[in-house]
Amino acid sequence: MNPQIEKLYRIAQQKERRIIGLMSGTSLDGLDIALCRIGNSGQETTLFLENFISIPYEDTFRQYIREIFAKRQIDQQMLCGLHTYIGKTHGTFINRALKQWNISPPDVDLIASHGQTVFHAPQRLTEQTNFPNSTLQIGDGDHIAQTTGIITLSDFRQKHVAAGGEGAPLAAYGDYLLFTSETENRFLLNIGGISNFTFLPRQGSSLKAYATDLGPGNTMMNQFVFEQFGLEMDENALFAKNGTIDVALLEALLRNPFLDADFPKTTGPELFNLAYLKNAQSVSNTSSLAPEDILATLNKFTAQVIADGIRRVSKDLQHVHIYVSGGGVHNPLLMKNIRKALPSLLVSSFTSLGLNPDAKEACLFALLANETIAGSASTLWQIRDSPAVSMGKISLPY
Ligand SMILES: Nc1ncnc2c1ncn2[C@@H]1O[C@H](COP(=O)(O)OP(=O)(O)OP(=O)(O)O)[C@@H](O)[C@H]1O
Ligand SMILES: CC(=O)N[C@H]1[C@@H]2OC[C@@H](O2)[C@@H](O)[C@@H]1O[C@H](C)C(=O)O
Repeated sequence: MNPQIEKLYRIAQQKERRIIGLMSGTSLDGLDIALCRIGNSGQETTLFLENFISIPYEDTFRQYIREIFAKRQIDQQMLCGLHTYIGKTHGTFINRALKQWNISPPDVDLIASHGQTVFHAPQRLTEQTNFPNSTLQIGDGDHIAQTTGIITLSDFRQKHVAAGGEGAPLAAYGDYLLFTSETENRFLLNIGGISNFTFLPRQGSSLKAYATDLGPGNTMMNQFVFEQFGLEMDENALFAKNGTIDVALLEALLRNPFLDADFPKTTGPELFNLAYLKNAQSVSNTSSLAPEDILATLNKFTAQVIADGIRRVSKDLQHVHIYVSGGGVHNPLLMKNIRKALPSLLVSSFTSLGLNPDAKEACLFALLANETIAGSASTLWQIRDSPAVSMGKISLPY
């Protein structure tokens, strides 16, 4: 038997595995590396976050990704090269993190790598029914395995698509196993580039858990401040706070069939981008608004999409608690706008559930790898409208 397969077989039989989860989101800020100890599998899963670091990308790295990110026309040589380059870079970042934590690679069982999403194309966005749902994450797992010497699982979204899903959101599987409550109906709201929630009905409820994207998170605000000021974000909402919401623009932004479509659904910056904003400005005759007013309106738009989505599900429920993670939690005006739109609901930081919110998504990919190696896809059937499949391709290091 191939000794690596034998090793994998041993790892699958351990009571506990040490798994590194990697996440590199749509905000292109850096690579999140979470070293997890994951015990058992399925309903008995336990997860302890041993170490976490977020390694920021250099400007050149970010610029490379921006050249192909969510774009329909790109330089194919760039795409091809970045697939390798990102894999190698992520492998090097892991080696750096392990050195810093004083942990040697053979003491880690597995790596679970999300990769970098460069295009997300469910049929609902492309309207091309002759192609199936599709989504593309790059940063090849073989390069990570080769660079670190650790067995790597990657490219998790493809199996979900192959089994009929849209390839996202995948967080529901881990959220369900780790955070379902006996007493409250939970919304685990994540405000990254795109906003999404996992709805976790309390145990014993006749409702089923599921996750859905809502619409923009930080992506449109980020793209706009980058275009106007060359900045990565409207830090602490400093621009938006000095602006006034334009009601006509807000109404135009809110008019899109995706926002009215039923849950679950997925989207990306392929839809929520500067062209979306420019179109809304054009139909509402607001093309000459000051940047501060546009940011105040985009902030309110983002909050309203999130609040409308949560209200749609929570209106018939009692004992509802929203836990927020993702970078949007640090935007004070966005959080104020969300709270104002949902006055009767309890809103807390995800921190109160005992896991670092910045590490959450990386941990959930570690959990998916654990399920593939040591669990059984059948434990995932409880998620509504999402296929119960084991996910991730396996790269052996030697
Ligand atoms: N102090 C702050 N003020 C305003 N916005 C902030 C602040 N800190 C973080 N953010 C926002 O959070 C973003 C980063 O969020 P996060 O890391 O959750 O995104 P991501 O993981 O790339 O997204 P996704 O998982 O949706 O792809 C930043 O780009 C910025 O827009
Ligand atoms: C295609 C893709 O990368 N989607 C991401 C993105 O970022 C947030 C939202 O859009 C979510 O659908 C998903 O990530 C999370 C981790 C998920 O799959 O649950």
